Amino acid sequence: MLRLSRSTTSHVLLDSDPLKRDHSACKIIVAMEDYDYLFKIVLIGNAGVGKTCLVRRFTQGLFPPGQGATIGVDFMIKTVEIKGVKVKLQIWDTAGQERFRSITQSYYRSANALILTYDITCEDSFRCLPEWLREIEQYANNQVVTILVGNKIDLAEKREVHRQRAEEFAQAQSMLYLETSAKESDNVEKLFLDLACVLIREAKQNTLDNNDSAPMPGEGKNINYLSCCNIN
Ligand SMILES: Nc1nc2c(ncn2[C@@H]2O[C@H](COP(=O)(O)OP(=O)(O)OP(=O)(O)O)[C@@H](O)[C@H]2O)c(=O)[nH]1
Repeated sequence: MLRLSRSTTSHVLLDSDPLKRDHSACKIIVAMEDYDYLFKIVLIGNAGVGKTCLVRRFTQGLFPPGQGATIGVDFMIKTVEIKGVKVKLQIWDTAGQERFRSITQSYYRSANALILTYDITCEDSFRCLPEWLREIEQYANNQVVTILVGNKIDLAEKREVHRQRAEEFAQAQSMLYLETSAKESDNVEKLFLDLACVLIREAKQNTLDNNDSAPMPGEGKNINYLSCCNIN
């Protein structure tokens, strides 16, 4: 069952959103105390691909200039309401630098979802994806939902990884593929809200299944499709 208990930590940086933007049936809630579900989402991927900027854009509506490299892990919280279901998203931003790998790996296990991020203007960050998938296989729990994200689409003229190639890679790994720009805010809300929808659906399904069909180790759940706000 994906429903988790309320957690407290001194590292909570934010539980509000200045945007208050409608997202069809999805709505951002400000400073809400109560929630129906708490999901842990962990961002992983090479250093410099824009993980921190994606988190800051979604949680604060900001694209921070001169963003320094993440040291270890950081997290932010944002609560959203989707079709009357209140969802608290605990978003963990991990350092992409190799030297923090042993720290960040320990955060995979309890993740409900992983956002595997690369930079569309950096071939190297795409070439490292199989290595990240091996990490997921080894350290994540077997119920985790994984989505591949190609960030920095505002830098179209510098693109090194063609969309079709990335889509084919994602499809071969049974992952959904989404391209974003943290800078221009393209698809950032969609990424997190759609993910929340999938996690609610999975949680409801798990409750119904009563864990009868729990996948075997190494058979993590990837998102084959997203149907935002299509939950029952
Ligand atoms: N043009 C553009 N630049 C971006 C975008 N997202 C992030 N950046 C830039 O890319 C650089 C790295 O961004 P971060 O968010 O710190 O990258 P990260 O993946 O968190 O890096 P680590 O913390 O080292 O793992 C910064 O200079 C950002 O300003 C984007 O969507 N478009």
